[in-house]
Amino acid sequence: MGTFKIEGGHRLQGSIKPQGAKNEALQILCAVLLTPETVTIHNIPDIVDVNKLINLLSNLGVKVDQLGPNSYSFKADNINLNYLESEQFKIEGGSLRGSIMIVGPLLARFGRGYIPKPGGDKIGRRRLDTHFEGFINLGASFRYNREDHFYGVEAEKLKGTYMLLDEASVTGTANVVMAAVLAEGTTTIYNAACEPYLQQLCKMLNRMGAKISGIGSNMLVIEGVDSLKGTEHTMLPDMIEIGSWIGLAAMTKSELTIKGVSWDDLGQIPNVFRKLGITVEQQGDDIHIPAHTDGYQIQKFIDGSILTVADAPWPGFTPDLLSIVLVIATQAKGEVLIHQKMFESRLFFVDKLIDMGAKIILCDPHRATVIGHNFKSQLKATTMTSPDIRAGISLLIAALSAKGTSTIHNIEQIDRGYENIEQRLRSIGARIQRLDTN
Ligand SMILES: CC(=O)N[C@H]1[C@@H](OP(=O)(O)OP(=O)(O)OC[C@H]2O[C@@H](n3ccc(=O)[nH]c3=O)[C@H](O)[C@@H]2O)O[C@H](CO)[C@@H](O)[C@@H]1O
Ligand SMILES: C=C(OP(=O)(O)O)C(=O)O
Repeated sequence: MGTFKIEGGHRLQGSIKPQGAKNEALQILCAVLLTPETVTIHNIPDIVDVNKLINLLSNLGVKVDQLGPNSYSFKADNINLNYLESEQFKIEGGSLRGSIMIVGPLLARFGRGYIPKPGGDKIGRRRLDTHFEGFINLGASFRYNREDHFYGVEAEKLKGTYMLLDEASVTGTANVVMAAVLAEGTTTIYNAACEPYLQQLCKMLNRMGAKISGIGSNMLVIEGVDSLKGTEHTMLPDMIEIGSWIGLAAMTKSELTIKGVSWDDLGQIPNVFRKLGITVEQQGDDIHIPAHTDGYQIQKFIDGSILTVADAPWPGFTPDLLSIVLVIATQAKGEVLIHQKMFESRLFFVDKLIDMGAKIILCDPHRATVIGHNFKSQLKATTMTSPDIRAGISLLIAALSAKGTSTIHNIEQIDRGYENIEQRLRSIGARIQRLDTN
């Protein structure tokens, strides 16, 4: 188990460039299975989950060439489907959430797709019904082995149809889209998720020869084609990382510039931070956060009632930033109710913040009220364990603002999604050290 030692209470300064988007990368990498031609991808984040998926693709027979630090080419012209039956696949496929999205492309191109129960954050029940109901609608037969949690779908030829997804699942929509692009006839997916991750996937698939319309809306119409060709694709900057750096700047009263953020793809994110009283300035395609020397004041609703920040499927506010919003509220002036609607186990990390001196009432598993200190009382350093990726980065931000030296264990959670985190933080003045505990 890896550990960070963090000496908090210091101001940071400088600029930071966000990595490529993790959740986009996981979709885009699975899409290389849809064509025997070469797909070249840039701005791939060098993070544990993405590297695990690249390794899995390679074990499936995809030829992988690293062209630069964050660029790779992939050629899926000789796929080894036997790997799907191996014990190795049960371990590797089950070690991250994103692996679930190999099923759609494999089913569409090779007539069968299998997956063990995928991993990822333990942040609540994370069912896969939307994915498999989608494949069944396209004509696949489905089986599930309850003993070893192994899922399988098979079909000689998928057939386009109309479907209304039971929920706007991000990975579920990506999976069904990747199956439908090679189906016979037209597929309409209503209640589709439409995060920038999915918009990027659909645009890339269209460049490969797919016929998808409605991109960015909750109704995608897909005219099936016989085959897809190679293409080149560049990942957007990671909007969750961008939000993390906005929070870090505010909470440590630091002046930070976040470079190349792709403003048009940030949706609600800048406005939610503004509602917390943080000055988020647009400078070209950068975000500039001035030093909040006098703190930041949470706004109220027009009628004077307490602000609520809640998650919702895109274009709502992403659940992946709520833990960060919660942490920075602990030093704001004012109160906010954080409502995590999607996941029932994502707020329990507030215990650690309460230990550090934060004023938080966990109302129930989905809601927490935060009463900000307005920097009148600094958080106290402590020893903690990161339960999931976003709680991990939130605790790291708390530790950087706290007085004294904190220890965070289980930093593998943070490494799942943040590239080279300690070097990048050190480059803006953070005092953080990775301890090798092996
Ligand atoms: C690899 C990847 O891309 N992971 C992201 C993806 O996970 P993932 O695609 O696994 O998450 P889903 O979108 O399927 O939804 C997650 C959970 O939220 C619930 N749910 C979902 C939609 C909805 O309208 N109502 C609802 O209640 C579902 O019960 C589900 O258990 O999307 C999540 C929701 O943005 C993000 O937190 C994850 O970071
Ligand atoms: C929940 C997340 O990731 P995953 O779906 O990979 O567990 C996340 O990125 O915040």
